[in-house]
Amino acid sequence: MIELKDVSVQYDKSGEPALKKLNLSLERGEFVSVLGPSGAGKSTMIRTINALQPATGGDVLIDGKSLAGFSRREQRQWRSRAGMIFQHFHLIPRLTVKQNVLSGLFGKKDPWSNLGGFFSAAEKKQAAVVIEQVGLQGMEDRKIEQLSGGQKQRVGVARALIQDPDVFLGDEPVASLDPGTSRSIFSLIEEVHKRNNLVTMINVHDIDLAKMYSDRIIGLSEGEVVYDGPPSRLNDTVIERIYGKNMMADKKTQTVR
Ligand SMILES: Nc1ncnc2c1ncn2[C@@H]1O[C@H](COP(=O)(O)OP(=O)(O)OP(=O)(O)O)[C@@H](O)[C@H]1O
Repeated sequence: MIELKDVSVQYDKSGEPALKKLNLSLERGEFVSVLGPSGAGKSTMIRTINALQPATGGDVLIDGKSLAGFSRREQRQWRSRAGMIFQHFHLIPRLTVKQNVLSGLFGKKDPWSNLGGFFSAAEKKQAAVVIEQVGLQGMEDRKIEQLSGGQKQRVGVARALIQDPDVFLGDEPVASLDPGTSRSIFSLIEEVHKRNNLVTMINVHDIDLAKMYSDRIIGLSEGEVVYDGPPSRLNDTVIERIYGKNMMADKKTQTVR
């Protein structure tokens, strides 16, 4: 469904590229975790797939069609097929759970009908369904600022889910959560992933979480893929290739920042 062909991203003409000729393809049903040290290019890769950051070399193909050739409308449609979940949630604190979840529909609506922020009865019903699916029933009218981090991320998942996406993209969605809450969010993402047969790609710093939930792990280092394979082959040598020697010296816990 998604194919990266020799994809490079160079932010600064004189600097090192953030991504160097990446080649990957992602198919429906795959749960992919992306590991790599800070600055490896993980966010850039997610943003390039989501058409938020154009590739400066190579091509991203969506169902065989070049993203670079998409019209604005096609880009908007593609983004609405790809639900994003962010580290800092990107929710509107003063609005309620329901209002934040409904905002996930903006990408699907025609821009003019967005202006009033009106939603149909069917859309409101759909919001109630996804709020229940993420376990927040009864909290629809709570303001985001009154929720815990884990509850906020459940709203983030519900907002992505109401888009009825084909793809789930997570940019460090559990980086600000404690280990138990991180696992519950990963379990929730896995449940949604399986139920809807999505392509899921998540940047994560916690190797154990990546191993526990993924079918496939991609290791990035300095903008290049240095590992692409199953969690079962992610041994110390591979981890060292991804994170470098310093990390291995400090490998008391397997959580890397
Ligand atoms: N908007 C930008 N303008 C210029 N350089 C950028 C921009 N965004 C990222 N970079 C650079 O591109 C490289 C890759 O950054 P990116 O954020 O993709 O890495 P990352 O692996 O997600 O890191 P982290 O784990 O710290 O979030 C880094 O060298 C970074 O400084």
